[in-house]
Amino acid sequence: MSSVSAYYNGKNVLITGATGFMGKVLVEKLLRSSPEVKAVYILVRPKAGQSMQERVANMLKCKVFDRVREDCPNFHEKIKPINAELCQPKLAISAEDEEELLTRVNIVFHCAATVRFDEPLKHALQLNTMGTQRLLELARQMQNLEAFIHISTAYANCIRKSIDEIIYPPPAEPKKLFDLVEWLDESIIQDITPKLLGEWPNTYTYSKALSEYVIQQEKGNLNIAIIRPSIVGASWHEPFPGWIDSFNGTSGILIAAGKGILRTVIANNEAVADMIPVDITVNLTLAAGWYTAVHRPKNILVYNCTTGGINPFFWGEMRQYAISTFKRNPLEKAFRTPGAQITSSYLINQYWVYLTDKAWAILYDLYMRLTGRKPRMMKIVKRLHKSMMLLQYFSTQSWNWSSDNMNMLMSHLNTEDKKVYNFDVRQLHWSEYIESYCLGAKKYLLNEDMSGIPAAKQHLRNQRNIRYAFNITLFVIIWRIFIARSQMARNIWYFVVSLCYKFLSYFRASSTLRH
Ligand SMILES: CCCCCCCCCCCCCCCC(=O)SCCNC(=O)CCNC(=O)[C@H](O)C(C)(C)COP(=O)(O)OP(=O)(O)OC[C@H]1O[C@@H](n2cnc3c(N)ncnc32)[C@H](O)[C@@H]1OP(=O)(O)O
Ligand SMILES: NC(=O)C1=CN([C@@H]2O[C@H](COP(=O)(O)OP(=O)(O)OC[C@H]3O[C@@H](n4cnc5c(N)ncnc54)[C@H](OP(=O)(O)O)[C@@H]3O)[C@@H](O)[C@H]2O)C=CC1
Repeated sequence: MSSVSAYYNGKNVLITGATGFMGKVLVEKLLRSSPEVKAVYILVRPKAGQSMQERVANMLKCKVFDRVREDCPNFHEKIKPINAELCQPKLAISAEDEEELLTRVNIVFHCAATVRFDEPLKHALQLNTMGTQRLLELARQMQNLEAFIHISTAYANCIRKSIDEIIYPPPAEPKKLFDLVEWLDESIIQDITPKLLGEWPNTYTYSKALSEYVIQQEKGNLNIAIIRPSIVGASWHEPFPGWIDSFNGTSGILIAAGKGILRTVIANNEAVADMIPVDITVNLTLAAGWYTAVHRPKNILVYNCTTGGINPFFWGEMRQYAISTFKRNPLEKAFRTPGAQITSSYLINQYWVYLTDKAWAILYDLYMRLTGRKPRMMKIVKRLHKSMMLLQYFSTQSWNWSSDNMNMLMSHLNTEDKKVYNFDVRQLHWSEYIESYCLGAKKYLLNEDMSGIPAAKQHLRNQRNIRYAFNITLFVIIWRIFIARSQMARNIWYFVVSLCYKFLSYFRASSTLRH
């Protein structure tokens, strides 16, 4: 029997960010591997005109729950949604709900965050840092709390090249920053953001670094662990290989390369692509929850949840495996043949952006306009390049993360735990994983059926023929215009034609002589 599964049976678990990519996988795994868990409280806010109840009902219809739906058809009865907003005082939880949480919850998993790199500093701090502080305050009052698990990011300390499993000094004193963003005008905060960020590349990593420090400062008597995943990708095995529902991180770029929209990616072929499958992250998180609650380590344990130091994999390899998968299994209605160059040079990138991506987008949009449809390709290309500009910090450098705590945790698992909560990244076979990632993106993110592959291949062949025909026509037109206007071009043209003629005559004569 798995000790980790047994531990969660009978427990009340609180999860924030359950509607997100990682949160859903966490809820699913918890319910499937510990079917006797008493209740899973999830903090959910109303959003985009949908009430909290509607959002939860939609969430439970998600494909990610198909497996647990089959194993335990009444799994939804265990889920107890709580209306909450992390940016509001006291998390905007009603007094009645608060009372229930304070008396019942045994373990907290804090996943909620904004992961946008361009989030205004005020909002990133209000949600990622102050939201964590508020949750911590609630947790300190919980009467039966055994563990508090905070999901951070391996890049919270990305200004360092070697990152240990410790909490580093913060970029600034959080209290002072909170006061500042409270009373300063939003536009002034925007203006001074680059100065405040200093070496940090974005407000996301900055606010996450501050959250870790806030946890250290305000932990009180809580048993806390911090999980730091690197770039979370599609699932490796669970609940299905390749499950993904987010365009963040590498997913959007992979799809854009697969669709032939993006011809150039800013990355370094030799830099480590520190990908970590979402199910590995979730397995480690649940195992760390068990360890923290049962073994109660004296200090906060930080788990760097990364692959680079143990089973390294590089962006160049990722490109190769992804393009090969998309050539064999094309995406539907691809714009061009799958393919993307990797370059770390800004100038080379700009050259390709203008020469291929933007030029083709303009032509495509013109075609859409002429056929009475809405042009959209330029907008997509611009968004992708904006996203690439924000991601390049992570795709052109490598970091060294120590993983002693991950190894220590593995050594405490029994044989069954190691099977059910596998987070041994040495077992990852990267070419297989990337293939399943790309196919998962096709199936779960783009909702494409695998039976459409022959049609997608035919579409690519048609696209290629149109491109050839277009290139030839363009060449002939340009050349004709050039010849008509310039004596020199005419002279070159006649010279090339006569040279070709002479060569042909020479070969014909020499072959006649040989016979
Ligand atoms: C083959 C070669 C491989 C090499 C490949 C190298 C890749 C190198 C990756 C390094 C990766 C490091 C990752 C660090 C790991 C973390 O610790 S953090 C977690 C990851 N966080 C992120 O990735 C957040 C980055 N994203 C952002 O900051 C914002 O989405 C952006 C990029 C600024 C775009 O902002 P925006 O223009 O306002 O657009 P946004 O509102 O976000 O999205 C609008 C729509 O476009 C969709 N969308 C957004 N981005 C995309 C996209 N890229 N594609 C398609 N659709 C998209 C959204 O889903 C959304 O759809 P709807 O909801 O409207 O249906
Ligand atoms: N994805 C990645 O590559 C990595 C992620 N991480 C960390 O993992 C965690 C989960 O990330 P991921 O699942 O990818 O992110 P998602 O963006 O998919 O999910 C974020 C979750 O936070 C919730 N949330 C956002 N704002 C609020 C709010 N104001 N009040 C309540 N809930 C809110 C969202 O709810 P709603 O549906 O209402 O928006 C959603 O459930 C984060 O802490 C992130 O920093 C770390 C490393 C890499």
